[in-house]
Amino acid sequence: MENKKELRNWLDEFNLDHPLVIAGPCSAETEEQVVKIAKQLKDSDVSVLRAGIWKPRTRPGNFEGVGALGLKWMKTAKEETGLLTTTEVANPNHVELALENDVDILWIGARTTVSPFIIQEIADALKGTNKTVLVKNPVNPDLSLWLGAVERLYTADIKNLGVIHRGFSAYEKTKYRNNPEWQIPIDLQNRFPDLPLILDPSHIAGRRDIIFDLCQTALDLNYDGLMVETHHDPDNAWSDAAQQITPATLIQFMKDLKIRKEISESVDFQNKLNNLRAQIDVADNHLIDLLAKRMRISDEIGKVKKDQNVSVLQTKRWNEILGNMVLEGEQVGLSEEFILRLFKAVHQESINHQEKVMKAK
Ligand SMILES: O=C(O)C(=O)C[C@]1(C(=O)O)C=C[C@@H](O)C=C1
Repeated sequence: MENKKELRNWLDEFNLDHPLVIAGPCSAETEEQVVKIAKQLKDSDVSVLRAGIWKPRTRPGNFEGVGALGLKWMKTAKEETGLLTTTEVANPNHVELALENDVDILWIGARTTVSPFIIQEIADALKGTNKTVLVKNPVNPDLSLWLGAVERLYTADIKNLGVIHRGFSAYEKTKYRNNPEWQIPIDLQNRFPDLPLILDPSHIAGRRDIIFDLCQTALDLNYDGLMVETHHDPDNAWSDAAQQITPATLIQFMKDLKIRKEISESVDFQNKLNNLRAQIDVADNHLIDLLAKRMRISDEIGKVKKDQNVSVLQTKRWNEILGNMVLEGEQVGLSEEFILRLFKAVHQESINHQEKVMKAK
């Protein structure tokens, strides 16, 4: 699959002067709830009503969705508000029911994206339709798995495609429910600039107080749309209560968010940017020189260790460096998260260098 302008045709057809907004409850709970939320979202920037019908949960025993009945409620909501509809499908039976109930856009969940078998089954079930399919990132931070699912659908002749960034599971606890790992969707945009990219801030955040910030970051990174979980009474939602916001809050967010353009024709802007970019280039070259110097020292350490048959990994020393660098970084405005990532990468490269020295004949 190659990048093509046509990849964004389905999105362009919306003819919007703002990002595509998909909103609605985490789960369809009752007909009244679905219709009520849809009505509150009508006459706003929202174009598509979302609701989970089948809810794959991490652990059994939680509310697992109302099932096919909810699709009828979405149909009613669509008739009453004119909003398009979207839901998650996780197997061919879901696809069949969604098609029967005139769901406009289908999305594939993070736990499904990881399975090429199920993606193929879903692709087969969609053959011959022109439905738009949005593929959420897989739970694990793996861009090729994500793009593999998209490609599989594309090869099965499903051409109206997009991706949803919902964050990635992490072993270490952070302030997010799912780590954004912005680098992955940035890489994805590099490879497929015309594949519509939508942020799901609700699943990244897991809590409502950082949703606005996530949405703004996405718009700063040229995302094409937002999919936000929205409930008329979030605290009493049957699933994911902590991360849902009211329709009124979302409508206010859409007023407050700054929509960025990718370029500006202003000469003054271009001059300033060029000047600053030249400075960045110089700084980057310094970084490379410094890193190369550090690795040459590491090679020397490797030789000394090899002579004495001492192990490459020195945990005590490594922890000292990490602790010191976090403190140093803090003083010059570098986040702990960044310093940890940077120095873990530097340490790994240093180990690779010493391994090479150790293994050299
Ligand atoms: O201090 C050492 O022993 C090194 O080999 C250097 C270094 C590093 O790159 O900072 C590399 C490996 C060790 O685990 C600790 C630190």
